[in-house]
Amino acid sequence: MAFVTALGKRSGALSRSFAHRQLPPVCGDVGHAASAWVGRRWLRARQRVHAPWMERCRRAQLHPQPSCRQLQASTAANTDGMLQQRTPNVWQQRVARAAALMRRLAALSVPFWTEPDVRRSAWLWTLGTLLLAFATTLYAVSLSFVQRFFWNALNAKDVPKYRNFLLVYVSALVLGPPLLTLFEWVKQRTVLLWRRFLTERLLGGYFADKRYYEIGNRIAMGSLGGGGGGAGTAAATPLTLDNVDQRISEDIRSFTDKAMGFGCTAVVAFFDLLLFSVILYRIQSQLFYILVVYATLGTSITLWIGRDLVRRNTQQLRLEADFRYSLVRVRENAESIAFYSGEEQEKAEVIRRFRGAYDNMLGLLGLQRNVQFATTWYRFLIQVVPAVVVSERYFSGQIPLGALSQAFFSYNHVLNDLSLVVHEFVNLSAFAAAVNRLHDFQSALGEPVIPSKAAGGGGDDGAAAGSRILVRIGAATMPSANDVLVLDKLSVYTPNGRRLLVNQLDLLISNGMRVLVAGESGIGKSSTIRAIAGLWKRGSGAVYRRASPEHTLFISQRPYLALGTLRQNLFYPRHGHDLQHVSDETVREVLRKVNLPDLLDRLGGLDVECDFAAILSLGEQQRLAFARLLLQPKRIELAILDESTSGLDVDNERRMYRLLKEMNVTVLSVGNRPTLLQHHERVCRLMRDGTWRVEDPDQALDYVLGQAG
Ligand SMILES: Nc1ncnc2c1ncn2[C@@H]1O[C@H](COP(=O)(O)OP(=O)(O)OP(=O)(O)O)[C@@H](O)[C@H]1O
Repeated sequence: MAFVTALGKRSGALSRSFAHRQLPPVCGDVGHAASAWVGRRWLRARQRVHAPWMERCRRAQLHPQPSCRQLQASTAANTDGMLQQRTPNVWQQRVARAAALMRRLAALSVPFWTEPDVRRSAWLWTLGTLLLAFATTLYAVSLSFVQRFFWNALNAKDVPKYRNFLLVYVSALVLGPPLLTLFEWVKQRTVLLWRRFLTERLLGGYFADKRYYEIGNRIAMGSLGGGGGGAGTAAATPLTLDNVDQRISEDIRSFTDKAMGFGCTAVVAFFDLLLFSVILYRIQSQLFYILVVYATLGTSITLWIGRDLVRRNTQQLRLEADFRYSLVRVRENAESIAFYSGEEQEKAEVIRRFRGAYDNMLGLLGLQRNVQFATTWYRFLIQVVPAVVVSERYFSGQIPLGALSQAFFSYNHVLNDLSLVVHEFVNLSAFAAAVNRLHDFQSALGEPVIPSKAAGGGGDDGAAAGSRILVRIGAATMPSANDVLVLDKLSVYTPNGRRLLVNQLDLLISNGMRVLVAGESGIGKSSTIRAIAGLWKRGSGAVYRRASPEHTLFISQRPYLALGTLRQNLFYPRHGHDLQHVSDETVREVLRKVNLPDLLDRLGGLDVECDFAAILSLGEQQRLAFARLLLQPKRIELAILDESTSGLDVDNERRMYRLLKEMNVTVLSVGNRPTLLQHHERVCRLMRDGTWRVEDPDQALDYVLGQAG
């Protein structure tokens, strides 16, 4: 009793000393040894609580220091209490993780069978797959009986019976392959339908509400490589997503493929287990019990050995995608890298990412090896059991040869069915990783665009940083009939809410007017345009735009050139068959107006596909963007130009602005070039502290000349 009390006191003291990271004096007696053991257990338990907490703080960018210090302080104050409150039992944690995984799996899978568009085909194909799965099981059972009677006839030297069963046996062998092939085809067809549904569904969410932009912004803000939250993602934390492209292309493919594969395997195993258990039980009941105990033990040991596989697999998927992305970046920026001669740095970065994937793969391989040791032993060791148990009955004449062969056959089936988790464990772990990544992606598509204040981090002004800019589009919403664009007390923050760029900007642009936004680099000119376009929503105030999106054109400094033909690029974002109805002559005329008269001949026609971003100069790309203005089906009322003539000479710049004037397009430009002043009637200057000033071009001349150096 005294020993127990001493041990209790000592472990409490030790725990506290561990909390302060001081190791205890060397333990010289049993009490010391036991208490050291308690201390070590405590350290591990604390690590389990503390490390995920730190990780969550880091991911959420939630100022980790104070919160984590608070945690440490409370840990030191009441260590034992903490242990009880904070550390759920290991098994509870595992069960919770498994339950979370099942919920994620359901959230990803159920819509395939419930969404009105697809559910009929989904059910038809799934039922077809299940029926065929059942048929293959029945086939295996029938085959076992045919074999049994065949061997019995052989053993009894009953020639007529033997010949009959030989015929039945051959017929069964002929029927088997078409049945198995049909099953595989129907299964793969269902997988493909599911993949199409899930891909289109997630793409729908990705492109809706300009989510791709917001998610891309999050990645650019430094969450690249942070990885999806995985099983432990905090619900209140905005999810960080790496490599969306991989999630949409690779993860969906592997998820649907594996989910259907495992689903079918489980269904087949279930039927198989039912039927062959009965057969086996009737031949030799002990064999059945031995198998149940053996499979339970084997599954538990495999789960324990491979407990880290899901995390490693999730990491591997992310690291592989990061590695691939670094190579894509090199391909896309080959020219700039070549100019800089930046090969060494690029190579080092690509190799660094590859090494990350390599190192993780090493660990993964080690884990897989350990799991494989266990599963192979598991498979091999049990093979001798039926030989020992059933052969005695055969030798004593209690069962015929056919029953012996059927016992072996059924035994192997039941063993395989009960060992599903053991056999598929490595694949199941990879599958769980894909489920986690896809679920994170699906959840991110459903998150609010502006995260809650608690999750997003504070700005200069918490209230404004947490609120949204109101963007209203349509003539009916305009304060006055002649206005095209009105900014009403517009305040714009950076997406993380940390910096106020523009404070309470009031601007009124009426029909046909041209206004230039100027200001030093990094002040927030482009950000103001992003807010007007509705891309950046953090801030306050309102934007009123008379022109609907079809009547508005945004041109950036480096215009976007899409994959596809020159025709598709000239009409972008318009697409579809009606592009063919615009004659080549009309296009040539437009190209002449933007001073690209020979472009068609140079490139070989409108329907030539090539990488236009790589072969056209910046100035040509900018003129091509102005050509779009003339080729849109609806008249462009408002053009928003972000340094979109920066690559042009003065003559070409004048030509572009003349075109806009002839078409009576209202213009909001961004830029600091002095030559721009002559094309605008008003200048809105943004200042460093967020203030602004609207003035005549003459008044702004000195400032703009100063900016131009
Ligand atoms: N996604 C983002 N998240 C956080 N800050 C951003 C983001 N994008 C831009 N910023 C910051 O916002 C500020 C304003 O950027 P903006 O692009 O509007 O500047 P600008 O006035 O157009 O500059 P320039 O004339 O050099 O193009 C910059 O300091 C920039 O670093």
